[in-house]
Amino acid sequence: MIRNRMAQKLFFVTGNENKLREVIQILGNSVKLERIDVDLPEYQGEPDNVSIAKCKAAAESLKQPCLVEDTCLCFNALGGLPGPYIKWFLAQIGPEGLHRMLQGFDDKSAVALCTFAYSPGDAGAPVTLFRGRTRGLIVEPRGGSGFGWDSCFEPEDGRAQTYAEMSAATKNSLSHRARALEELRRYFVDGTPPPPSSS
Ligand SMILES: O=c1nc[nH]c2c1ncn2[C@H]1C[C@H](O)[C@@H](COP(=O)(O)OP(=O)(O)OP(=O)(O)O)O1
Ligand SMILES: [Mg+2]
Repeated sequence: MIRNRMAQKLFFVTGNENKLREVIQILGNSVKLERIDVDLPEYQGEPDNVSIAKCKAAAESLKQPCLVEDTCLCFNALGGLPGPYIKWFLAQIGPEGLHRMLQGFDDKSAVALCTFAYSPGDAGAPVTLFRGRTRGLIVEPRGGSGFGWDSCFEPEDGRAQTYAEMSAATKNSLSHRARALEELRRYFVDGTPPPPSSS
């Protein structure tokens, strides 16, 4: 078991203040991060590869231990799309439009997927992934808290509330991000490697 992976400063590279707030709420003092706002490219492809490419770009620019996060919203009726492209769909059509996208489908189920990717910062060093998934339904938007597509995502174990109808504490108890951060905390604090691909 490898302990004390936190000897060096760890940079969390994100342009998203809402993500950052949730990461701090969830991790507390267990893993210390320093936020750095570098505008990284939005890559295309499978979620794991998007996160790895994003992390390598961050490591290349910082040359320091760094962490990035990529969030996907995958509609089962659409074979996993919008997936990593959710940012652009959300920007163009909003949560209401995301709900309307599934109008012609009986299957309204979706998976929120969060992938953190860690690089020790050396060129060519392998990237470690920490994944978290929350299953749910795409619904007509409800609720005023949260951010992004929170108002149209109703997690299956969320007492029929959308993320945007929950308190931050409730969202953080079952969210895709919290589940990924549990893997990350186990790695950095307990020395437990993440599973190859959690489902
Ligand atoms: O818990 C969430 N609840 C609702 N919406 C969310 C959540 N987490 C990310 N989102 C949104 C933000 C962005 O529209 C897209 C992911 O895109 P993604 O590239 O990962 O995020 P980003 O570009 O805002 O920040 P970053 O600089 O870390 O890449 O889904
Ligand atoms: Mg991004």
